[in-house]
Amino acid sequence: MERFDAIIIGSGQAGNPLAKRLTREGKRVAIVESVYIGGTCVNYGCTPTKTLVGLAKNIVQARKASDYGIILNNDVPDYKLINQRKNEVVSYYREGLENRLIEDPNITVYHGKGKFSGYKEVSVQQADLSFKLITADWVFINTGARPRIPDIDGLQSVNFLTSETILDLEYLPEHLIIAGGGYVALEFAQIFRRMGSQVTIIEKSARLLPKEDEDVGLEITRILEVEGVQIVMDASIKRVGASTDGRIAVEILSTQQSYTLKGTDLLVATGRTPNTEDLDLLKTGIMVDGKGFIPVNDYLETTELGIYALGDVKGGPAFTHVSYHDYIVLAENLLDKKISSIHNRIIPYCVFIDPELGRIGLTEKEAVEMGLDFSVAKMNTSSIARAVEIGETSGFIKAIIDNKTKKILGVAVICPNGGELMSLLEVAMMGGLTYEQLRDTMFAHPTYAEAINNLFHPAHIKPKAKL
Ligand SMILES: Cc1cc2nc3c(=O)[nH]c(=O)nc-3n(C[C@H](O)[C@H](O)[C@H](O)COP(=O)(O)OP(=O)(O)OC[C@H]3O[C@@H](n4cnc5c(N)ncnc54)[C@H](O)[C@@H]3O)c2cc1C
Ligand SMILES: NC(=O)c1ccc[n+]([C@@H]2O[C@H](COP(=O)([O-])OP(=O)(O)OC[C@H]3O[C@@H](n4cnc5c(N)ncnc54)[C@H](O)[C@@H]3O)[C@@H](O)[C@H]2O)c1
Repeated sequence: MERFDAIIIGSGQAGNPLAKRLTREGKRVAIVESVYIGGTCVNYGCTPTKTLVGLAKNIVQARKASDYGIILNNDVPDYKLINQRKNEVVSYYREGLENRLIEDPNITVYHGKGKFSGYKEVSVQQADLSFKLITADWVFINTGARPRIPDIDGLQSVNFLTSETILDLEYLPEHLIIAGGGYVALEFAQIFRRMGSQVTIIEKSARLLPKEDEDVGLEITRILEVEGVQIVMDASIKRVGASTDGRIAVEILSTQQSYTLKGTDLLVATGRTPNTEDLDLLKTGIMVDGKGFIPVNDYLETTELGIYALGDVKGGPAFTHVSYHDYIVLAENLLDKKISSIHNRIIPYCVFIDPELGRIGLTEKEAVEMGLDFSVAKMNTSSIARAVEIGETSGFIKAIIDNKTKKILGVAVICPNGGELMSLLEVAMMGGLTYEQLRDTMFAHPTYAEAINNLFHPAHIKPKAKL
């Protein structure tokens, strides 16, 4: 059995930087990866989808140019070229990462599925079906998650797509039905609608993004509907089957009404399930929770000393930056002799539809539920000079302000570059700036950032009565 200082199972968003950091400290590291170096983010997640978001935006802009005399002789994109560009970007990142790992003499990459064969012992099934046994003082589980396939009658009888297989399509779906109305669904819905597909979202909740404030969910619904995405909410899928005309028939029960919708393709985007069942965790004593996630404490320690879980496999929030931050926490604790924890991390996130939703901190609903004394500053994107000049005015910016401290408690930004504007306010929150300081800060004109001056103008602030 070969001994390392650390074994990382899964080449995810925490494991790769952790490996590099460990070798800088003189440690010998084994990375075990069953599919592609770079994990979900690089291969099936952020990188390909945000490339497609960018390409879909280019298409919209090209069509818009016809308003100003640039006449296209064809507004249907060549999907093969789109795929090619997406694959190039994915390869660029995957290969870059792979090379950086392989070049490091203290990192050994094992391509194969890893599972525990004992406490801190990992067995890797290699391409020739032989097993390699390795052991280390530290074992990091960074195996992520995969699309969750719901138990819907007839689903397995059709050729449905997931967020992974949809990336391999070599044609543009004529009518894409999407089961689920979360992050994956919204981003793909707009991408394919902009490319020319008819798109229908079927979401079981009464509105999109139910954890967000109602005005946020409604505005996102409106934005997508204006582009022609059909959205069916409060709907459950009763059955799925192949229709005689070669289409996929989806039987829906929505607000007591039952009907069948037919599409050419079905994307299942109903959440994610952790990659834990193949790990043989019982060999270590680790028990998963009811949904298969690995429970960890605030220091990312599992119940077994020296075995840690990072990223999505520990139960989210499932974002690349959260996984990357898990690496920071572990590196500080294990290598820098600091005490760092994931407790009370304020987690920013974005939904990359266009315009973007950028979010951080408390929602208005949460502030009410917590009985806080707060005000809401809210301003439409159509009041931002830059947005008017660019011609993209959907959305709004909203901030929750603590009435006593005048500091920002939370932000929702739906506007072009909404993620960047949210990040600016995130930094203001970190620095404890008051809304008055932000209102009076000089920002360059005409940037989106300048909207912050106006947002915190008294005309846009409404105090909320404490419950
Ligand atoms: C379509 C889509 C779009 C997304 N867009 C964004 C976005 O814009 N921004 C954002 O922040 N997040 C986004 N996410 C979420 C983000 O991709 C994940 O949160 C992130 O990749 C999680 O990283 P991780 O470190 O948990 O591991 P992952 O990146 O999931 O990697 C885990 C790795 O472990 C490997 N593995 C699993 N089991 C084993 C085993 N037994 N042995 C060896 N290897 C194994 C897997 O093959 C995989 O390579 C998106 C997700 C999807 C699906
Ligand atoms: N921009 C980003 O950062 C980004 C993008 C994509 C994914 N992600 C991450 O990946 C995670 C998974 O994304 P996701 O969209 O698959 O999951 P999700 O949990 O965000 O959304 C799933 C949606 O499907 C609905 N649903 C569940 N079962 C259903 C059914 N049978 N019929 C109809 N609707 C059903 C749920 O009510 C929910 O709204 C996200 O939560 C997010 O953390 C992030």
